[in-house]
Amino acid sequence: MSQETQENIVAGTHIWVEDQELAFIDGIVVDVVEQEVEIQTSDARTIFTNLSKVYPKDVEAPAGGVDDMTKISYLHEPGVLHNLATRYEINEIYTYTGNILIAVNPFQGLSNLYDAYMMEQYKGAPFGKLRPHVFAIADFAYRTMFNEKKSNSILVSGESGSGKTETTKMLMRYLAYFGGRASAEGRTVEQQVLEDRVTLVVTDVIHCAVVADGIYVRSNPVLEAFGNAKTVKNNNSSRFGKFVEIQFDKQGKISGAAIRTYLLERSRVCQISDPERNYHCFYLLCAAPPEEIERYKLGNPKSFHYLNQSKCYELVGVSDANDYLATRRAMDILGMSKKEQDAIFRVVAAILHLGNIDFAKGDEDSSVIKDNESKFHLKMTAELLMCDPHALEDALCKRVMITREEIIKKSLDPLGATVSRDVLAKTIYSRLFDWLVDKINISIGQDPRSNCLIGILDIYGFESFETNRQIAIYAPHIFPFHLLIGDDDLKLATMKGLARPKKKGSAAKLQLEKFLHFDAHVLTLEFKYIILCSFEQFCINLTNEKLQQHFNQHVFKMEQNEYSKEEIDWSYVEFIDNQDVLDLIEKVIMHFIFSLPVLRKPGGIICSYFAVDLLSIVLHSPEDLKPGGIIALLDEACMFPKSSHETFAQKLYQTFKDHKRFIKPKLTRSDFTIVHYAGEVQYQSDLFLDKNKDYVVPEHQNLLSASNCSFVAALFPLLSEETTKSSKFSSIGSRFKLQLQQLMDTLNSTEPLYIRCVKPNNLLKPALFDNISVMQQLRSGGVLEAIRIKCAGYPTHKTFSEFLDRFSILAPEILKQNYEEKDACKWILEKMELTGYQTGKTKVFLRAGQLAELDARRTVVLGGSAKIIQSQVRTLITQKHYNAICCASVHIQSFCRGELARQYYTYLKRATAAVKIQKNLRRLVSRKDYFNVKAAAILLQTCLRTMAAQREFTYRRHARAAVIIQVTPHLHM
Ligand SMILES: Nc1ncnc2c1ncn2[C@@H]1O[C@H](COP(=O)(O)OP(=O)(O)OP(=O)(O)O)[C@@H](O)[C@H]1O
Repeated sequence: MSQETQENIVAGTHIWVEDQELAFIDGIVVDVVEQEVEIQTSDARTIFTNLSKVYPKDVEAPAGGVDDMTKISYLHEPGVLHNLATRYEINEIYTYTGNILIAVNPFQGLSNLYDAYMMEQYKGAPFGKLRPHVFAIADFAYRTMFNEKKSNSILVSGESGSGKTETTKMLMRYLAYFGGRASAEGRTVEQQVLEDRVTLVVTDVIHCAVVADGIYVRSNPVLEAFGNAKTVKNNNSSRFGKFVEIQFDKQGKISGAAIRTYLLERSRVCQISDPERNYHCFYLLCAAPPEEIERYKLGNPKSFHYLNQSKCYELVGVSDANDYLATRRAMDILGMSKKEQDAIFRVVAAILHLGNIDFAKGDEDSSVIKDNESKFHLKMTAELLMCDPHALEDALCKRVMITREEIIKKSLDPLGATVSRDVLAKTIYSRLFDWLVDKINISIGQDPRSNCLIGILDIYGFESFETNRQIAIYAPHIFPFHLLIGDDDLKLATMKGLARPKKKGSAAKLQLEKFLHFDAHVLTLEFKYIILCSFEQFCINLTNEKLQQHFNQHVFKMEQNEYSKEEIDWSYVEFIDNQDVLDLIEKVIMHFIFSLPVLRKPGGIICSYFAVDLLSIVLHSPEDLKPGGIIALLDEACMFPKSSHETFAQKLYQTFKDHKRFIKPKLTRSDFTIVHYAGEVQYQSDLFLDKNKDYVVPEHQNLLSASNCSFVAALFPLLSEETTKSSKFSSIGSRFKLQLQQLMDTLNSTEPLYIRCVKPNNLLKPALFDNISVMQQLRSGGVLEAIRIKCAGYPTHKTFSEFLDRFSILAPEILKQNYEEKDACKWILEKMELTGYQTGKTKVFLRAGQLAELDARRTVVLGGSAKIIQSQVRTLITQKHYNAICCASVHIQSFCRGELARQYYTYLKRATAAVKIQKNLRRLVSRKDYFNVKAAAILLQTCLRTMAAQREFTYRRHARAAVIIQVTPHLHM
């Protein structure tokens, strides 16, 4: 990130910050103290990081992303990544970066995306008018080719499984749709045959590629059957690179085609790992009709060593038997006679039998055919290849050494014989593949009158094999423990401690990244897992470096075109390229060539590619006299019998010790690291020398050129004495370099268009977007490099109206006056005192960091306005709050008062009740007392009255008695 941009990151800025898991996460800056930034991330974490890891975020970016990356305001890695992810979420898999198309593999059939209606939509539509699409690229190429009579090439690249082949097919389908002839156009039978062949090769007439729900039906059967295989990354992975040239006549109709193939993966023929498969053709043949199986003495794929190293024999949704018939039909269309077809499959069957020949130890260091079963397979191989079985046995088990005195036959030990067997299998297969490609080219024919072509390059992307992986280790207390890693290359690794594991035939480096968890039986660790690259990856990466240079130059040119179109001065925009890596790899050894005396003699031992290099040598400076690149040193090492990979590596260390793109890794004696444009890659030089030697073992050559089968003999033509002498040594590296140069020459003579395919996840599942992996691919695919180039010039291009929409706030006065848009933009830029920007005819071009600067100023203005708005809003809010509080307090008070009154009322009510109760109680008591008293009084009265009455009565009685007495005494007397 530029210094200027960094300076504009202040508290409150919305940013992207680097994150270990998501690559980048968005957040807001809380504080900046010198280079230290405090950030509140969107997942509510507070992190502290360095300013260099922080990137401004465009908060005004449209929610659904933009269809062209160049429209992104902040053109940096997180901006690009976020845009792609946002679009992928809504199934927008295509995005432009200028006229580069980025295609993210959807891993699901998207309805109607590729139908005829869609093709009609894109026909003739101006580029960029419709949504980004692969048809738009095809249409652009077709129209440029037709209208401007310019050849075009479309370069499709990406890692395995990213969708290159599917994209290529869609391109070709579009071109065939508009470049094919209608049947009414009156074609001769020959024309028709030719067109059918072209269509078969360039499209998928025989079998449509049905890409839905994981069901995949192979197309273009011949090339796919022999050059494709199931890998962990892709069920139908092309194991070769290809460049298809489609030629057009004056009417814009397809008149011919040609295919060039690159670097077929030879090692797959003899070595596969679970759960991958060998080339499809082997399984197709094993699923052939019974009479053919019987003829070739084949059977279940499980019985063949070359197939049973992996437990995967069948592909889901694919019928090998049907594909075998489709391949046969395609071969018919391509004009391969029945005899040729029979010979092809005979050779395929012979390879399977060859792989089953095992060797046992014979006398001394010799080897013999192991058992009867192996003898049967030897006999079958010889029968199918139509050669002498004894000669075959000798060719496998013996080597002829020619010394000055005599010719000696040296026996090979069983291991040597097995290697010899595998070398033979690989050679036969690669020759067969080349034959098929030649045959296809001959049968479709090229149009010598065509001067316009569209070339489509479908080539493997940059390879580095570095992944993070979680590994569960069972019974971790047993050291050294075994790690079973289900990966394509590394099958079983024994790890001592946590150091580097060893594995037969391949190497890997495991670096402990994280300790995840541990329970009684399982230790789960996360490793950075690097498989050291070998010669094949070296060649692939060289291709990518070359293409990257081409790409960079193109992007740079496109930028320049844009600048020129807008009539702005771009003379000081510098272009930095990767020539230094290319020099490191492929520079010619000058002193070496001149030291070869035979070179000066025509027909001497110098190989043709040296001669080509020599032709192109022009001595400019002492720089040119420096030693050659890695390929040249490798060739040199291959030519000296005493060289080993270690001496080769030492030579590299010595020669490139000061080269900034070359590193000698620690703790290794033969590995080396190249700092590629896409990152560092560590190569293991162990097999470099063997793999670089492009030579057929003479015994194998003699055996097969003497075959009674003309087809097999033709695969191994006898070399003339002259050629034999001059080709004593031939190198794959240099031959490939030459092939690559021819490809680059073709590409340089055409207008390039780029499609970068991106694999969104390694699980091959839809709707999953793995930021880290995509980021790596964008880096490897040069998309970020393109951005870097843009940043070196004017990374921000904004139309005047866009610019004014965004920045007129910086000079509100312009809104009141009647300025031209361009002048208004200039006014703003001058007012902001920026320098180095340019205004073109329709756009403003800003240097790196200037947009951030303007945004920062805009943020200040917006901040001032925001403060006023905030204060007003705060006042309003406070007022509202106050009113609410008042209202609430009145409410509360009245409520409280009410409550108190209610309580008092209750109290009073209770008091009154109490009084009433008391009164009643008292009354009750008094009444009771009263009645008691009354009763007592009455009782008393009664008693008293009774007593009185009694007394009265007594008195009266007494009185009466007295009376009586008184009356009576005189009576008695
Ligand atoms: N546009 C697409 N729509 C739907 N599915 C797709 C599309 N492109 C690719 N795929 C899916 O991804 C798989 C891999 O694609 P493809 O074979 O084209 O990859 P590749 O980059 O050519 O791989 P390799 O380099 O291994 O050959 C396909 O089999 C298909 O399932």
